[in-house]
Amino acid sequence: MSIPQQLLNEWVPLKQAVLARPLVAALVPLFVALLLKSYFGKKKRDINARNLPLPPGPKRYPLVGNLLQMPQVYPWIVYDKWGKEYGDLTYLEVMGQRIIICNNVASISHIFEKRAVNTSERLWMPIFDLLKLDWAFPFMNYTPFWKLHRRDFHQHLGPMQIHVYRPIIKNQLFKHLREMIANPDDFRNQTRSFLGLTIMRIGYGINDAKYNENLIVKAQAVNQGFSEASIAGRYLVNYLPILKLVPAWFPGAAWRRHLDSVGRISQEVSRVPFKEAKERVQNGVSDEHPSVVRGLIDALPAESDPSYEERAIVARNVAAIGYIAGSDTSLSGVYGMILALGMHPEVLRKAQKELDSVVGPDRLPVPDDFEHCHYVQAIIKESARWHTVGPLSLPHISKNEDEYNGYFLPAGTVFLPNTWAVMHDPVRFPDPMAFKPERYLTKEGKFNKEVLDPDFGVFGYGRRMCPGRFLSTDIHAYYTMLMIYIFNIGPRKDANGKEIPLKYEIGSETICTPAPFLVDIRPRSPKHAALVTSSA
Ligand code: HEM
Repeated sequence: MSIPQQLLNEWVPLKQAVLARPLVAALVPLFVALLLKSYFGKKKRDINARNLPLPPGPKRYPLVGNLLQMPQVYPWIVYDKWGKEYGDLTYLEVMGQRIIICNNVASISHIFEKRAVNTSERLWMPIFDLLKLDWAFPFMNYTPFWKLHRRDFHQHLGPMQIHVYRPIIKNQLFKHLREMIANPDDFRNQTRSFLGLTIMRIGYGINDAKYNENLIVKAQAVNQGFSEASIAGRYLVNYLPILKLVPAWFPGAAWRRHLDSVGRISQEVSRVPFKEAKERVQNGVSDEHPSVVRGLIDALPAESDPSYEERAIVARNVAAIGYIAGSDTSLSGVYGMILALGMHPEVLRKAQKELDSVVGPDRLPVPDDFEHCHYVQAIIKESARWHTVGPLSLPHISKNEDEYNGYFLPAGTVFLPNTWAVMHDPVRFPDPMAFKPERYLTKEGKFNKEVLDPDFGVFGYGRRMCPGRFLSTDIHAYYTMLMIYIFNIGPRKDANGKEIPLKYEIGSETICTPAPFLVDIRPRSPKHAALVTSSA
């Protein structure tokens, strides 16, 4: 193929211009040499630092490393395969970024739990600057400022605090159950709205569905922006941070305009409802029920206190994070469980039998019944394992170099726990794709201590472990008991009365949701429905 004359004409003067400047001419090869040296030199230094090799992994290519082998869909399955080939740890490099996948309980426990002080940093993607996510503490580094967020979160959403929000949970749950009885075909939207409204009410103390829905739409846009941003290869700016400087008006910069608009919403959701809550406090308006924001504002020092400004920013950030971090994760967990129950009528019947014997026929289950329902508890464990909401959790980054099992772990490495692989390890969980709550119980119906509790990994690890797990578990337990006690759940039927089989399919996102499915959810009997409709 010959090069068009026009291009040659343009190229020749350019080449001459470059080569005519001796300084530039000298710098170009120097720059290339430095780049190569930093790439290969780093590798050499790493191995020499402790005289240990890096963990094994697929073959790396100069400069791009493993970029071309990185799986775009279901990465956890490919990583699991690599894990079987390379062992506990798999080492990858993408454009100079080191990544280590931890494939089993031993390496995850060691690196994420035992060495948590070293591996609790986060990966800040350049796109987060544009999305204005600097207020969201899940993405903050392991600093004293992050610790203030965890402390405030724990004080208002820790295990000792959850009972305060039970009236809100109950109120929203019963609204949801009544809607389900009235319009069972709208299960997906109703569930989304139930969880969203519950978390928003707990966060900001406002029992006004319109106010909360408006906030939910905005928070949803931020979640969507984050989900897209974390898809490898979706935004070039993550690999070339200099692109952050491209102005919004620049031709072809529609991506920038989109990110800017999400960034504006992100700032709004993190600031406006907090400001409004502060105004309510100042105006002496009392909220209908306790909330995280009210607790945080009440705990703030006087405005004259030197720590006030920082504490107020932390309070604002903590109040806003619940919906962003907790809604899609909780929703995905609930969808996974309902799908599993719809696919396994025998499991549902057994759980109904257990609840019938604990609760009896004349009342609905209450949170205190949960501890007596081992089979229902086992269903929750099994659905968290079977449908792993965060198959690769969130990445942790190491601050300093370290070693494990004779391998060198460089500083600044991204550590990814393959939670999916642990939860689907056929040795720990024989027939791992099958849904079997029995696996956690002994013949006598007690918990079998020899089986790994999925709580080991489904909420993440070490110091970054999900702090919302207490709220999430509380809502999930009550919801599950009521759903199982009141409803029959199964596949829908087509126009000819033939069952439409239910299938489990999931996406490839950081937070994985089962692909949309249709279930038939109906009260077990008019008496069961009446227990809901007649309750306050
Ligand atoms: C089924 C429900 C949920 C699941 C499966 C889940 C899972 C996770 C996972 C895997 C992480 C990453 C942990 C790590 O980096 O090791 C995480 C972090 C987090 N979760 Fe959850 N979560 C759930 C519900 C919630 C709820 C309801 C809230 C808030 C009310 C919440 C708030 C957070 C926060 C703030 C973080 C970031 C912690 C940090 O970086 O310090 N989560 N969650």
